[in-house]
Amino acid sequence: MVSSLTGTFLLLPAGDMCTWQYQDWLGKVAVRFSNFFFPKISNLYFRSKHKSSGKFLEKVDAQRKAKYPDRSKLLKKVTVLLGYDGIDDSIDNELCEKCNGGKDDFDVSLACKRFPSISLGFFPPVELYDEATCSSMDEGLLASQLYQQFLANSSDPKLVDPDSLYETWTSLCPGREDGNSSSLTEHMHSGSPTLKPKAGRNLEFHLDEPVSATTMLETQNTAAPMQDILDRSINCIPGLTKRQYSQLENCGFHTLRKLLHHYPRTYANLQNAEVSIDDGQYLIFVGKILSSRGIRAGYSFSFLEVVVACEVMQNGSTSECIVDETESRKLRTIHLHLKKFFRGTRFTYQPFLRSLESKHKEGDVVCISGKVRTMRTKDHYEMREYTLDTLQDEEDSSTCGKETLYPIYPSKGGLKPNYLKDIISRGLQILPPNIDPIPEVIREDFKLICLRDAYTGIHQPKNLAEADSARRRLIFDEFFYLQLGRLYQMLEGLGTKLEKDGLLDKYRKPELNAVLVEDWSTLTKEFLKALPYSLTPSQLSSVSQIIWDLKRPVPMNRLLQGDVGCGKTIVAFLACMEVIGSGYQAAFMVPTELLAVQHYEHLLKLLENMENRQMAPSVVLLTGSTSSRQSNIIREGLKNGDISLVIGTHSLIADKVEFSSLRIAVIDEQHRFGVIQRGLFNSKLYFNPASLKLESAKSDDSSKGDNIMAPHVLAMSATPIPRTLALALYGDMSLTQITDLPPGRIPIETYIIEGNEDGFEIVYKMMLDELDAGGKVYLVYPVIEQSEQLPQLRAASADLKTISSRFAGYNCGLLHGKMKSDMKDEALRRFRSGETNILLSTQVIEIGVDVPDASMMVVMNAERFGIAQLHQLRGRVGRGDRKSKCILVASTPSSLNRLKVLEKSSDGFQLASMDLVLRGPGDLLGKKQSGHLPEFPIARLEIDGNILQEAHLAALKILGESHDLGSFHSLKAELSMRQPLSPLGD
Ligand SMILES: Nc1ncnc2c1ncn2[C@@H]1O[C@H](COP(=O)(O)OP(=O)(O)OP(=O)(O)O)[C@@H](O)[C@H]1O
Repeated sequence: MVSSLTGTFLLLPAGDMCTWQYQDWLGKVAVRFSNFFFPKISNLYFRSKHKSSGKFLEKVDAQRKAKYPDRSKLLKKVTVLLGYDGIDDSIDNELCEKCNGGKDDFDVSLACKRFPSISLGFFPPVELYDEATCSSMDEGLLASQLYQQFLANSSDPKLVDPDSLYETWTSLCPGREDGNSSSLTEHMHSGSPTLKPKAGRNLEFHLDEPVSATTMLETQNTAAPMQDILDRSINCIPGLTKRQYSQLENCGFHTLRKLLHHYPRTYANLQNAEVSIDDGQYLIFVGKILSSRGIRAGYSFSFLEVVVACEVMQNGSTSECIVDETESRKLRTIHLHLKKFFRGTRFTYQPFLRSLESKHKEGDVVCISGKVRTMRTKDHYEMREYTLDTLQDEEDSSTCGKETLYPIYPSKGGLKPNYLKDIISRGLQILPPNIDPIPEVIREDFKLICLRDAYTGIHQPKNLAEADSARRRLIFDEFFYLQLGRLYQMLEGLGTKLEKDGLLDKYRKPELNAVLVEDWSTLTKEFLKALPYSLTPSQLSSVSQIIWDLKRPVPMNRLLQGDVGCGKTIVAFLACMEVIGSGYQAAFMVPTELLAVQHYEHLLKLLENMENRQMAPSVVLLTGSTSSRQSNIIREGLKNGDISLVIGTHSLIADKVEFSSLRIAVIDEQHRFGVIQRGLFNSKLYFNPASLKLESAKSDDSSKGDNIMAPHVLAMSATPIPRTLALALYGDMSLTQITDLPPGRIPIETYIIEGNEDGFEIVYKMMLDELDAGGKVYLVYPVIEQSEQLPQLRAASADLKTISSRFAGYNCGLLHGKMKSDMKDEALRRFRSGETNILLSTQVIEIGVDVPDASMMVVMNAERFGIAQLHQLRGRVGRGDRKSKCILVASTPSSLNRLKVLEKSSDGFQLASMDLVLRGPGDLLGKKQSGHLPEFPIARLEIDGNILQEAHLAALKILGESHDLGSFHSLKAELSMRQPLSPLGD
C-alpha cells in the first residue's frame, strides 16, 4: 500500500501540488498542527519502520517557502504513507493514544530544528478550534483576513492563548469596548491608517502601519456581503470547541442570528458594593489586580485565579459619609478572587497557563461586574461569573459602577445562562458594522439605531435607555419583515406597475372602497332579496368592501371581524354569491362538522326563499362523515364545475379535492385551523384555466386578465382580535369589521355566582323560572366525565342524571365532542326544535352554534375558561329577540373577581384586548392556536402596536420605491433568509 501510494505521489509534479484545492484541508491541518501533529509525525518518522516517511518530511522541509496549503498537503501524504487514512485517522488512533497517556519523550524543538518549516506556536492553540471551525473560518471573509494575519506572523514562536483569537477579532472589528463604532471598512474607505499586527505580538493590531495590497483588496471585498454573517453557522464564532459547537447546534443555535436572538430575560442593575455584599448579588467593583495565576490543579484540570483588591465602605456607611480623613477610615479592603476553570490535559500545559496569567497585569485598574460568593475568609469573595474591563487609568474608575446592566439569560436546552452569555458576547465581537439591510434613510425616518448597535445594545447595554432603543429596533425588525413579506407577495401577484401602485395606495389610505348594491351581480342581489331581514349598515358596508376587492385582479386577503352573533355568516354567503354569479366556485371551510351542517342547512333555507329558484347555485356539504360514495360524486362535481359552492370541514383541503375554477375561499374561525392545514388549503386553491367550465356564466368584468390568479381569501374571526394582532397576522391590513349588532338584540344579563350549595340553589331557581317562561337553557361544563384527579370539576355526562331529576318536567339533552357526528347533529336539532329544553354540553358549542331562541346559559366552573372564551360562549344566547341571561358559576371565591369583567362589559373587543394584555396573543387565540402567530420573540403585540404601525409604513415606503425590491438588494436577501410567508398570515 505504501509503495503504491508512494509511487502515485512521486509522479505528481510540485507545481500541480500547489494548485490543488485543499481549502478544507487547510482548516483541518491548522487545527491539528501545533497541538499534535508535528511532534507526532516527527515521532513516527523516527521509527525505523517508517523510514520512507522521513523522506517526505524532508520534502516538506524543502517546501518551506511554499504556501501553507502545499505543506499541509505534503504532511497529509506523510500520514497516508504511515498507514493511516489521513491526519484525522492518525491522530484519532495511535497518536492520540500517546497523547492521552503514553510518555511522549520526543523533543519537539529538535524536530523544529531539523525541519525549519515546522514552527511551533504558528497557530493559536488548536485545542479550542475544531475542524469545522477552521474550515468555516477559512470560508469566512473576516476569518480569512485574520487567517492571513496569522500566516503573515508565523515567525513568532510564541504559544498563544485561545481567548486572544477573539481579542484579535475584536481589534479587526472595533467594537463598543473602546466606544468606537468605526468600522474596518470605514478605515479602508476613508484611507485612514489600516490595521496590522503589531510586531512581536501576533495578537495585537494597531492603526498606524499600512497593510499589503492583497490584504487591502480582500478587506474591501469583504465589506459588501457582511450582512450574511448572521446566517452563517455558529462555527464562525472563533474559539468554539467541537463540543460547544454541537451543544449549541443541538439547542437550535444553528446560525449566529439564532444565537443573537436569544435575548436576555431581564437585566440585573449592578450596584456599587457600597452598603453590604451578600451571597449571590450581582455587583460592580473597581479595584487593582494583585495577582494573576494560572494553576495546574490536576492531570487534566487547571484554573486561572485573578485576585483583585477593592476598597469598599464599611458595612452600614455610604460614600457620602466620607467627608474628611477620619471618615475615610471607614473604607475597608476586600479581595475578589476571579476564577476561570479549564478541564482537559491540553489546558494544563505551562505555556498556556503562563499566557493566561499574562493577560492580567499586576497593578492594572479594573472594573469587575458579576455575581459574588462569600468565601470562608473574611472580606474575601469569589466570582466565577464575571466581566472584567481594564481601565485606562484611575480616573476612568469614577465613571464606572454608576449604573451597569447585567443581562440575565434564560437557559436553553440545558445550556446555562452564563455559558450562553459568554458565547453571545463572542458572537457580538465578530459582528461587522455593515450588517444592516435596512437603508439609512428609513432608519433616520423612523429613528432606528443600526442593527449591530441593536444587537450590542440588547445584550450588553450600558444603560436602560440603550437597551430600550435596541429593543425598539429589534421589534421593528420583527414587524417590518413580516409586513414587507406580505406586501411583497401581494405585489408579485400583480401585472402592471399601475396595479401595484394602486394596491400600495390602497394600503396607504385606510379608507375603503366599496361597490354599490346596484353593481352587485344579479345572483347576489336575488339572494339579498331572499333574506328574512335587512342587512345592518355595518354588514352592508362590509359586503360592499369585499365585493370591491373581488372585482380587482388582485387576490384578496381579508379578515372579517365582528363580535359574536353580529351576523358575519351572511356577509360571507353574499361574497360567495358574488363570485358564483360571475361564473366561479366558492369554498366555505369551518372547523367543526356541527358548524358545517348548521351553515349548510342555513344556506339551503335561504336559497329556498329565492324568488327565482333556477338561479340558486348548487351547494354541497363535504365533511369527514360524508360517505365515500357521496364524496366521490362531490369531488367529481367540484372538478368539472357542476358544483358552485362547497361547505365543509378540513376535508376540503384533502389532496383528492380539486376545483374547476375556485375563486374564493372562506375560512370561518380561521385561527382554529393549524398552520399546515391552512398552508395546504392555500397551495391547492389555484384557479385552473384549463378546466374552466363556467366561463360562459361570467356576468361581470371581474375575471378579465386574471385567469391564473390565486383565489381570494376571506378569513373570519368570531374572536374579536385587537387591531394590532390582526395587523400582525394580516400585514396587508385588509380588515373589515362589523361594528353593530342586528336590530332587536337585548343585552345579555350576566351574573357571577359562587358555586356553593346556596349558589346552586339560586342558579337552579333562575333556570326553573326561565324554563317556565318558555326559554331554553344551555348548561356548559369544563369536562365530559368526572375525573378522580379533578373532583371539583363538574362533568356534563355525570350531571345529566342530576339535572334530569331536578327538572323533571323538562327534557334534557347531551352534547359533547366525543359523540358521533350524527348524534351531535341530532342533539342540536332536538334542542333547536324545542324537543329538549336543557342542553348539557361541553365547550363544543363555543364555535358558531346558532340557536336564536336559546335564552339562558349556565357555565359551570367558569374560572376554568378564559375571558375571551367565556365571551364566545355567552354569545350563544341573546341571538334572538328574547331577553337572555348568562350565569357564570365560579367554584372558588378568589376567581369571582376575574370574572367580574364579564359582568361589566359585553364589548368583545374590550374583553379581548384585556385578555391580550393579561395573557398574550397565544392565549387569546386558544393554546392550541398559539402556533398560528408569527414568531415574535421580543415584540409584545399588546404594547408594541405603534411600532407595528411604523413598520407597516416603512414597508409601504420601501415597496413604493421599488416594487420588486430591486433597488434594495440587502433587504431582498434578508427577506429571503426569513421564513417564507403564506398569504394567510402564517
Ligand atoms: N341583519 C340581521 N338582522 C337580523 N338578524 C340577523 C341579521 N344578520 C344576521 N342575523 C341573525 O343573527 C344570528 C347570528 O348570525 P351569525 O351566525 O351570522 O353570526 P356570527 O357573527 O357568525 O356569530 P358567531 O360569532 O357566533 O359565529 C343568526 O341567527 C342570523 O340569522
